[in-house]
Amino acid sequence: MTISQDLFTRAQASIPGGVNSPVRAFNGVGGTPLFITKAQGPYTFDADGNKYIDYVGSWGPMILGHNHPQIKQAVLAAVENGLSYGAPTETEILMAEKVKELMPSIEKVRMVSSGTEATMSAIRLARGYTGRDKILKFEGCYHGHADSLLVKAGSGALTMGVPNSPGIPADFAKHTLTVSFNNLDEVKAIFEQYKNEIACIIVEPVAGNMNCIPPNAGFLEGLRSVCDEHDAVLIFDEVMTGFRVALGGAQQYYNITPDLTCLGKVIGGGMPVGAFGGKQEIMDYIAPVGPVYQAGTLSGNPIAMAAGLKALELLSEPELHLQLEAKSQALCAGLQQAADEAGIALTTNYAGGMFGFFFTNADSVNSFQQATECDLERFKQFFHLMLEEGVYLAPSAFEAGFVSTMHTQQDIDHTIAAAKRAFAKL
Ligand SMILES: Cc1ncc(COP(=O)(O)O)c(C=O)c1O
Ligand SMILES: N[C@H](C=O)CCC(=O)O
Repeated sequence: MTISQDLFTRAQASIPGGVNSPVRAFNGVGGTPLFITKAQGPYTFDADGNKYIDYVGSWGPMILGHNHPQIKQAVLAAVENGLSYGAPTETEILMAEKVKELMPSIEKVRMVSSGTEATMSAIRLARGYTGRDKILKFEGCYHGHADSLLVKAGSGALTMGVPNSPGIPADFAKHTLTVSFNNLDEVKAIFEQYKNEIACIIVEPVAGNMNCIPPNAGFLEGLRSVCDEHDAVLIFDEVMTGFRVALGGAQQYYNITPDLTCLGKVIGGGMPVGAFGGKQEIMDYIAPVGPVYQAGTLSGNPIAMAAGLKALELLSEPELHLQLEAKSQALCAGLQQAADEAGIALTTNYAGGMFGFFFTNADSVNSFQQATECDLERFKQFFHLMLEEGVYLAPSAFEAGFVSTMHTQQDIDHTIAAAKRAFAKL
């Protein structure tokens, strides 16, 4: 028995499923989750002493690689002054100013402690601002686990087969409308059907929770127009894409201005953080200025702000995001070529520092339906073969992969060589 297997058995006795977030349990691929003891640069190390090239990156925030020395230093310096005050600090202002500078659509921003809190609060704000109850999301998009948003959700919910979770009253879920990602006709039709009833559209501008699916040309522009036409709020959930797809997020990459933006893990540099922000007129509906209540004891936590602020400073280096995208491109091109040579049907997608690959005969994958029709058995086999090769991919076919600035050409070459050997065994 490996140490990870032993720890997993122990964990299951006192933690539901042995994990504190379902997708970590390897339900999507079978087998035992790795218990991690440390992570450095592009690598993670498990309890059995194995080293892996890591493309999970703590599910996205580790754009600069694990345990970046300057972020670590910022955290250590902040710790000297206490762990939490529950009162305002100057670092929160610096963080807000930095976020506004990098994402000009954000005129005011409120810090929270997770991506879930950010999307939940943004939805409440959109409802309060418009006075409407219904919201529109896309099948397979995941926006955290708030009740309104766990409807036809992606990520772990899709992997576990519970995209509509029990525990959410039907009377509540009926206010969440869903249509297909990348299908503008369905969006227009549902706005006609529910005239003056829809408060907002919330969208992952690059879907990263049903594998990686970039928006079709014109899709995000279309969402902007529909929201303008119907006085609805356009919310970009950039928890995954923010500061990763481009420094200014997907909104910069695709040049679309949302009304509200949700941010997450990246602005904590690995600490538990989220934020939502946008047009001042809408944000001023939030308490204490406005009537929509939203709060958090640990919001703006000084350690998390110090880590996040340093991360955003480091991410602001010129050319960094072009280099990140070049790594995604090189990885996808290498995987594609290796699969073609082995006669394995594979398609890849990438946007900035996020990527995905699909075992399918389709030339391209741009819908939830296509993503769910891919060969999941093949994915599982490939995942485990890559793990044996020392490459740690997301343990689900419905998650994006992430590169970091610390992944070297050698790491990418190693990954492609490992994939060649794995494809030969499929
Ligand atoms: C796009 C998106 N939105 C929201 C969330 C929720 O964030 P958190 O897990 O920090 O609550 C996630 C990830 O979990 C995500 O990928
Ligand atoms: N896809 C999720 C976040 O982006 C995975 C993280 C989790 O739910 O634990």
